[in-house]
Amino acid sequence: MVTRPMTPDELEAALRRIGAERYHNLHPFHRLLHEGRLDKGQVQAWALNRYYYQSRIPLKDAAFLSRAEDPALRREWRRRIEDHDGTDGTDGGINRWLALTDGLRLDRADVEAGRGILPATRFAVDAYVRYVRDKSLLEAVASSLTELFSPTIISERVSGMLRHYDFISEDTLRYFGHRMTQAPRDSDFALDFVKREARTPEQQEQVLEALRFKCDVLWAQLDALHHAYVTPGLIPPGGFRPR
Ligand SMILES: O=C(O)c1cc(C(=O)O)c2c(n1)C(=O)C(=O)c1cc(C(=O)O)[nH]c1-2
Repeated sequence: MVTRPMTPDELEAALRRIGAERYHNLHPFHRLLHEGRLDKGQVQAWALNRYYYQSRIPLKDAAFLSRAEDPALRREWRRRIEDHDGTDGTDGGINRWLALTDGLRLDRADVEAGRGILPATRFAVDAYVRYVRDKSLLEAVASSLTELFSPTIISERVSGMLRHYDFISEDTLRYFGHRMTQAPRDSDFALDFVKREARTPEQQEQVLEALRFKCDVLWAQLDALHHAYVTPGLIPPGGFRPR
């Protein structure tokens, strides 16, 4: 039997089905976070661990750029690094994430050094950086496609956290406001790219597998937080201990 390739729109529909089944908005830890059912220490643990993800995103995008031979593709992709690193050391997503960890009264030097992050945070995030470094450019672009689904979870998160936690303010959540425009711009580009470039059934399966992989990267981080800080509450040696 010869499998025919999917049309670009069929491929998009298959990608969206993966998001609907596996994106981290479905994880129980996110529900607890957004519904105000965590205490401050648990929210601190989330923000601390998530900083490690934020801090590695520019490294994975730099790994991507180092292999992209097309200047137009590099021009598009390098904006992602600027979004996170900023241009003068005062703006940028990493600084905005530090405003959140500052607001939660975490020590900045500890956050920046990754002191107390969970082993699984490190393993999952490092696996993402390696994936983008080692796989094809098509798979690397496809692995960023979780961002197609992030605006919905971000708006749920911001409204839920503002409503439920007195230690959270609009100012400390300002990171997310910027993502609401950056993420759709980035994911529109990535989606057009994979719809155009993934033409054979093999390439299309690689694209779908890349998105499943990335959903696992996000899910594994929340599993680890849930295991350490919710139930059974086993904080690994060296892990952050809320006061
Ligand atoms: O808050 C979220 O739920 C969420 C999800 C994702 C994602 O789906 O990968 C990203 C982000 N935020 C984010 O802030 C971000 O900078 C980001 C970069 C990437 C990527 O794969 O390049 N994903 C995400």
